[in-house]
Amino acid sequence: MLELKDLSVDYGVGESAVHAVRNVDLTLHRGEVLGLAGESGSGKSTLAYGMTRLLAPPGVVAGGSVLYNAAGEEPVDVLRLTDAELRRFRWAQTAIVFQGAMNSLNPVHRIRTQLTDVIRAHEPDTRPAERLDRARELMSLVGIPEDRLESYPHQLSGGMRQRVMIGMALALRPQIVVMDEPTTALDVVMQRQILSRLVKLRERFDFAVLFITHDLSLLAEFSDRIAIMYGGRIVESSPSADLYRDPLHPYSRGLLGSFPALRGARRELTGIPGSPPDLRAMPAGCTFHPRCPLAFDPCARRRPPLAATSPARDVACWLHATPDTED
Ligand SMILES: Nc1ncnc2c1ncn2[C@@H]1O[C@H](COP(=O)(O)OP(=O)(O)OP(=O)(O)O)[C@@H](O)[C@H]1O
Repeated sequence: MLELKDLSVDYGVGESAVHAVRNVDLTLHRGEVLGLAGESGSGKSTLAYGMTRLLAPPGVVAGGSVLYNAAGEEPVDVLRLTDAELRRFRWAQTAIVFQGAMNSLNPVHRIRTQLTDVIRAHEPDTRPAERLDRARELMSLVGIPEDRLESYPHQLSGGMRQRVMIGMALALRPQIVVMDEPTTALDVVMQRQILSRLVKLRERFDFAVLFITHDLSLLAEFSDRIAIMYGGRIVESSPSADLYRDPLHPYSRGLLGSFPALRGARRELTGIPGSPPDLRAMPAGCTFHPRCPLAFDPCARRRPPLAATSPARDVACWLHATPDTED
């Protein structure tokens, strides 16, 4: 449905540019939940902003394409859409829920007005009664009693406000929903409730979800596939069950060992020594090698390519590739 090809995003230009996203290839299939994980600063949000053209200056897409394949239509490159086309693509085709989105509800308007306004702005031909019906349906989809439509944002709990935002994102039945740490500000129980509701909605409406978080245990439970980012690049991409059972990249292993599992046997938390790389002065070779417990001869010299180890799994690590593969 969405194919990112060789996408690179910088902040600033010239020698002082920060290369926040580097040569990312990533495919989001119809109806799937794809999780994107990585430490703070690995480039996850930049990727989400870059692919939806929401980057604010000094952010610039330095190269690549973002192909959107709507059913029965020619693929279009989102990075080359005109402003009018882009407006239709956002909301109608893609909806985005950002971290702390609940705080962007307008405090002086009732929830009803805010939900119906979204529908009116994009589908001006709908009648008021129809819009109100849709707003009611959205509230029940996200598990909030309909009478709360008459509430103002401050009369709802944080979890409810965040669910209203998810409802708003689904108002125009988008094909793709991008969630950038949408539940981080909420407690763990609320995060799980919202995610399991989203997964059920996805089964009903068949939209695809790109879910961004640094919490791998949440992703392992709710996503079909997981891509791991480090220093602006994807270092592993795998079905979530495989990644959880047998992470191939030492960074994925470290990340998994940094969060308590929500289910299963208790594991000791290990964490990852060191800190994320400085994007302006990346280490040579594999960018993870200075922190990697398994680094060996080629790692400091050559960057491993992201290569398939099986039809569904890709990893960028010399432990799983022959060092004579050209990058
Ligand atoms: N406006 C900016 N100017 C310069 N550098 C920036 C700017 N915004 C972000 N960056 C840098 O780009 C890199 C990627 O940031 P990004 O927010 O995409 O990471 P992230 O993985 O989403 O982190 P988090 O989990 O904390 O949101 C970081 O090193 C950050 O310092």
